[in-house]
Amino acid sequence: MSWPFDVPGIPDELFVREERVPMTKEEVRAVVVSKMRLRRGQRVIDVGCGSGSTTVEFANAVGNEGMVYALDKDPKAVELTKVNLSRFNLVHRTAVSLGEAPQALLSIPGQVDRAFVGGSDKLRETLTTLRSLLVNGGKVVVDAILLQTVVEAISTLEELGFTNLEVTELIVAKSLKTGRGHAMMARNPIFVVGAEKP
Ligand SMILES: C[S@@+](CC[C@H](N)C(=O)[O-])C[C@H]1O[C@@H](n2cnc3c(N)ncnc32)[C@H](O)[C@@H]1O
Repeated sequence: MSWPFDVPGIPDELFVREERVPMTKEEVRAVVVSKMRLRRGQRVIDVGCGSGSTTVEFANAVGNEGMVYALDKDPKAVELTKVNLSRFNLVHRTAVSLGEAPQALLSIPGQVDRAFVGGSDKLRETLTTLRSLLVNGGKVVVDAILLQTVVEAISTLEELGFTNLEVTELIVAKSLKTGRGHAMMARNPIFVVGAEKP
């Protein structure tokens, strides 16, 4: 299958899912892809690729000249990411590896234009390594559920000298059909922290 649109926001139900492997949801992915300001031909890192839904969106956006390096410390996540990439015919634009950030990031060749942290239990160290891998003007985006993660992301990015720091809080509610109409069901707020290497 190939996603027929150039815009982000592939429907969640088109991805293969597996129990206990998390996935960044459709509406959050759309904002993440927007904040990444992706262009054709760019090189991107996806830290903690989970089900691979962000890896698929990034690979879709960078085109055949681009490259997405995805990694996760969970072997089930790595396998599932590969399954979803082949489902969308995007394997050739990606390199998916099993490994833990920040150490595993050191095997990525050369510099990258964009980095996304969808999950890292070593956020400070991961952001420090990503800073050295990013080109000047490169962007990093961090997805967070916990307030502590948001605070750690902000303080680390500021200490590392990143600029244009922006935090976006997403509070998404989805409709559910009930007997009498459509009720809105709230989801957990998600924070998207973005910044730029000067
Ligand atoms: C919320 S999920 C990411 C979802 C993913 N963006 C997607 O679209 O499906 C977070 C992932 O980060 C991984 N993770 C957490 N800490 C990590 C680390 N230090 N190195 C590599 N992966 C890590 C977890 O195993 C988990 O699969």
